[in-house]
Amino acid sequence: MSNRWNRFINGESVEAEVTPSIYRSWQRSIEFQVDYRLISSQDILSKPRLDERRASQESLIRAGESVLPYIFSLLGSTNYTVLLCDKEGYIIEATGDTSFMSKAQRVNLSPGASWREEIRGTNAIGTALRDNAPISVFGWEHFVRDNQFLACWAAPIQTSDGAPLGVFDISGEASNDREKILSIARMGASMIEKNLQIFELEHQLQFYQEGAKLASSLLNQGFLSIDRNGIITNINTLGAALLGRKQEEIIGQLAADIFSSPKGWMLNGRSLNLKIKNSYGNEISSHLKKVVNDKGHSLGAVGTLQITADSSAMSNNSLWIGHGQLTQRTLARASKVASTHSSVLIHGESGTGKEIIARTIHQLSPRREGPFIALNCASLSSSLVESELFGYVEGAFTGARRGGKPGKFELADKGTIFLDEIGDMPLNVQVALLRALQEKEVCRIGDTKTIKIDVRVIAASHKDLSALVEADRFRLDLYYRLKVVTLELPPLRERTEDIRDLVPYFIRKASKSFGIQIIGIQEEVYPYFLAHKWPGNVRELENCIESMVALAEGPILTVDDLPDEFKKSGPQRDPEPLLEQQTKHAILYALTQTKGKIAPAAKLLGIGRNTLYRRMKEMDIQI
Ligand SMILES: Nc1ncnc2c1ncn2[C@@H]1O[C@H](COP(=O)(O)OP(=O)(O)OP(=O)(O)O)[C@@H](O)[C@H]1O
Repeated sequence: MSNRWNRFINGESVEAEVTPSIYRSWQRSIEFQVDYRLISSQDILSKPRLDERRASQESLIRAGESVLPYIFSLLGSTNYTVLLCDKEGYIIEATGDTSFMSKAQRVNLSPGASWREEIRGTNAIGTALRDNAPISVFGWEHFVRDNQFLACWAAPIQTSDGAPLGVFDISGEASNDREKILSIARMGASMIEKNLQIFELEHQLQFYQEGAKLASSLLNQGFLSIDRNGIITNINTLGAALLGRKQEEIIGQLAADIFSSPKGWMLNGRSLNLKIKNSYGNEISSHLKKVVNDKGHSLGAVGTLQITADSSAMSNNSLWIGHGQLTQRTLARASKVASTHSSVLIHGESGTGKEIIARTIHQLSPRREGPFIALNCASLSSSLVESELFGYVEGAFTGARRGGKPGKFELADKGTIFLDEIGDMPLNVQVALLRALQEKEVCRIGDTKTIKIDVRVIAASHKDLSALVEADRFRLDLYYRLKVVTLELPPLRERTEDIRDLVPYFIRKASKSFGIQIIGIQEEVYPYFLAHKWPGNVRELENCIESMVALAEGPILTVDDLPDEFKKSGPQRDPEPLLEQQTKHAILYALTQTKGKIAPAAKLLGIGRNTLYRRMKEMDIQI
């Protein structure tokens, strides 16, 4: 047999007697000037270079990890080595029989060596790579003489497009059954190809999953995804915050356990709505859409999470927020008076909500379908107040609009007129107002005819009207006419319980108007609010929340978001316990009685001098 190789080397023509692929490879080996007498030491990697190469071929090695020992076990006889090579012919992994492997190592058939045809002439690894096809190279078919003790079977490992990625090789002594082993080599290559495809799919899946996570974290909306078994696979930070939970507490849970939806939930329709009440008392709804594969089978669902619009107090009929005792008493009074026709006089500091309670009365009254017209008497000059209230006809005064203008009274017909800062109304206008209230008719400035009006008057002032009456700045008869029912709005500092209702309400209001999703406030912020005196009352609180929402760093307002003045003045401290207070009073009383003399004070208190000194020190009492 080896005669053919000898004859080829000696230049004879043996083409008809040799397998074409082997013959072509022998010819190439000559062209590459491979020396058939030499075991080349070319292209053998040092250990660090081999490690580098192996690191760059990590997936190929991982794909072959289980295949190499499995194929070796199939070979039955121990006289083999199973090799994994990269696409440059470098052996990057080897397993097999140790005694055969050491024989193979003598001809460099071991990790680190490249078996490209260009260096080693015809061989299974190099020729399989060159032809991109499986091949057996048996004994004398090897171009280099010293390799002729080998029998090798190799199959290329290819991408799905057929491009070579490496070679799977089985080598043994040149005395084995050729055909059967070649098919085992092909099987090894194909198993590695399958593993590589699985890895690719895993990477793609991971990419999509991680990509979806990143994309959802960039959304300024709550995002949720559920797989087809109803398990929550992803929720973004905002979504978790909306639910008042941490992401890691939600991911992996059954949607049915988190939301109030039926157990064993499966998405049957194209979409699904889920609902839950979060720890802040908001109803959160999630609108999910089914994700389907190209055959229409459900893969799961994705959707957004948001605060249900009608769960917010804004949609309540009542415009008035606050559960504090004082506030509820005011509201009860307002609802009672709403059903009557009486005039109402509201008194309260600026920003306490006088206009809002006037609107509430209007809304609760039988006039709710009619207009609510507000006029701030303090913001207008004397002449303007009159024309604003009663209107004027064309030519009534210079600058009067063509065609005239109806007054607020006319506009408020069948509804309510709210006269804010009535204490600032000029006396002459007070006379006209009184007449209008008594006669239930108005006369436009410059006109002679009167217009019948059906208007309920609600007036408000932050000034003490009775004091103005005494100072002759407000007419007594008008005062009595207006104060049929009076409502006193306490300042916010006297009804701090309302802060807990107003804050979430203003957060929702500001978030909605700014389009920023702020879903709550840290408990730690409230003591700062409780310590504040709120000179601007509810308006000041609303402005404060607005600015916090506008500048907030995250979806929940924290102490860091507070305006500086709040941080400077600090939170409310727990009040001194009663017993402490009483002891302090007793000590102070005793000291006053004894004109600061310790011994008699201690005697009076029935305690020792040292105890009195100690208690005074503890309580920071100095004399
Ligand atoms: N109880 C409340 N519920 C909801 N919002 C309130 C409440 N009280 C006040 N507000 C809000 O506070 C702000 C000030 O309220 P409002 O204008 O009614 O006060 P006011 O007493 O009429 O003030 P001023 O005397 O300065 O006109 C408004 O934006 C209002 O919406």
